[in-house]
Amino acid sequence: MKYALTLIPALIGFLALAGWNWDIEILKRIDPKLVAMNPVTALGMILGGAALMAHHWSIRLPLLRKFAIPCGAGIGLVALWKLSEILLGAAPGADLWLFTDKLDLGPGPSNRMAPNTAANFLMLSVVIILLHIGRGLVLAQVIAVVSALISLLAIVGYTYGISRFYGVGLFIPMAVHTATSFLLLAGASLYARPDVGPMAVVTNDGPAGRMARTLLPCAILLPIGMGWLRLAGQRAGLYENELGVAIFVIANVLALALLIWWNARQLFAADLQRLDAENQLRHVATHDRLTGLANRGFFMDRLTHRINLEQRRPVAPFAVLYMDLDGFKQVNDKMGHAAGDVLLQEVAQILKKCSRMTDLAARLGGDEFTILAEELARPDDARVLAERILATLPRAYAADGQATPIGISIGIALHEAGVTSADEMLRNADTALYQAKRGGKGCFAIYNPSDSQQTEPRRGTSTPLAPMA
Ligand SMILES: Nc1nc2c(ncn2[C@@H]2O[C@H](COP(=O)(O)OP(=O)(O)OP(=O)(O)O)[C@@H](O)[C@H]2O)c(=O)[nH]1
Repeated sequence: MKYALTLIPALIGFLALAGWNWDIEILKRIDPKLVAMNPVTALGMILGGAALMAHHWSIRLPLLRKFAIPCGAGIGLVALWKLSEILLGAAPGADLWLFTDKLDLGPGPSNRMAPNTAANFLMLSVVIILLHIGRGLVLAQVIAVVSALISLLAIVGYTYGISRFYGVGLFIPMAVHTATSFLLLAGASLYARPDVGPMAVVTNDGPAGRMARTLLPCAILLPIGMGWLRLAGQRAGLYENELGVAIFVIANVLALALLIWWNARQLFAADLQRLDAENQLRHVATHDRLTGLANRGFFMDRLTHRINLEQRRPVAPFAVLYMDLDGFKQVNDKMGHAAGDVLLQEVAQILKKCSRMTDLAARLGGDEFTILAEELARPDDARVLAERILATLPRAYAADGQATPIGISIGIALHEAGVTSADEMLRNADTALYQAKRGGKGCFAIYNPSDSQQTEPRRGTSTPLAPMA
C-alpha cells in the first residue's frame, strides 16, 4: 500500500511531463475544461514520490537517504520561491523552468503553479526532511494530515463544483490530479512511520486499529459521497433544497448510527473473547491441570483470606484436611504412570463428592491433596468429613486385570485462635498427617496444639476391599 501511495503520484507527474513534452492534452489536464498540471509541479510529484520511496527502502539501502534529503529540500526551495513570488512579489520563475515556451501565460487560468500547490509542496518538503532525519515524526504526521485536508478540500471542490475549495483568489487553481497526487503523498508520508504518533493507533493490529481503519475512510467518504448525490439529485430537479438537506441529514444519521452499531458489535465480540481468554488464563493459573482441583497457590490464598477473616470477625469453625495416598508409588510402578494419573483424577472426584460446595479441594502436588472445610457447624464435622473420605475411597485400585492396594491418610488441623498464617495451619495439618502415616496409614489424625507429639491417629470406617474400576 505505501509503495502504491508513492508510485501513483510519481506516475501521474511522469505522465503530465510526457504530456507537456509530446503535447498530449489529456495527460496534462485530464479534462479539456480543467486546468493543466504545471510541469515543475509534475517534476515535484516525481521527486516527492521518489523521496518517500527512498525512505521506505532506506533501511535496506541507507545510501538512498543522501538522495532523498536533497529532493525534499529542492521541492521546498521551489515552493518557497513560488510563495514569496505570490506573497512578496519576488521575481517570478520557479514554476517557469520547464517547457516555458509551451506554457500558456496569458490572462485567465494560466499554466503556472497554484498557491495551494506551492503550500502543499512546502509541507511535503518538511515532512520528507523530518522523516529522513528521524526527528519530529509526530509533527511530520500532523503536517501530512494538514496537506491531506487541503488536497481533500480541492477534490471536494471539484466534485461539488465549488471553485473556492480548489483555487485561491484570482490565482490559478490546483489541478484535480495535483490534488489527488498530494492526497496520496500525504498518505504515503503517514504510512512512512506507522509505529509512532497517531499512526501507531491507526495501524495497530488490535480492535483500536481495526476500528480506526474502518471508521476513518467511512467518516471521510460517506458524507462526501452522500453530499454529491444530494447535489446531483437537486440539480436533476428531483427535489427542492430543503428536501435535499433533509434527505442528506437523515442518510448521514442512518449511516453513522449503523457504523457505530457495527463497530460496537465488533468491540462487544472482542470484549467477550478477551473475558473468555482471561477466565481461561485465571483457571490455568489457579487450578491443577491433571485433576482440575485448585492448585497450591489458590488454596493458600483462600486459606489466608479465611484466617484473616476469622481474625477480624469469627464466623464459624473451619479446618484443613491434609491427605496423602497410601501405596500410590506401587500403582505407578505396577500399572504405569498413566494409570497413576487416572487414579489421581478419580481421587479428586471423590474429594469433591465428599466435601460441600463451600469447601475447597486442592491438589498440592504428587499424591498430596487438601480440603479447606469451611462453615463447620461444630469442630467435629471435620472428623465426619475425614471418615466419609476414608469410607468412600476404595481400598484397591484395579486396571487392566491388575489390582493394587491403596488407601489415604488424613491429617486434620482445626483453626485455633493463635494460628495466624496459612503456612502454619498447613504445617499443623501436615504434622497430623505424619501421625496418621505413622499410626498405620488409611486413617486420620487430628492435630493437638497443646502436644502435637501425642496426636492420636484414629481409624475411620472403611469400605471392603473393592476395585475402583
Ligand atoms: N502418575 C503420577 N504420579 C505422580 C505424579 N506426581 C508425582 N507422582 C508420583 O507419586 C509418587 C508419590 O510418592 P509417595 O507418596 O512416596 O508414594 P506412596 O506409595 O503413596 O508412599 P506413602 O505415601 O508412604 O504411602 C511418586 O512415585 C511420584 O513419582 C503425577 O502427576 N502422576
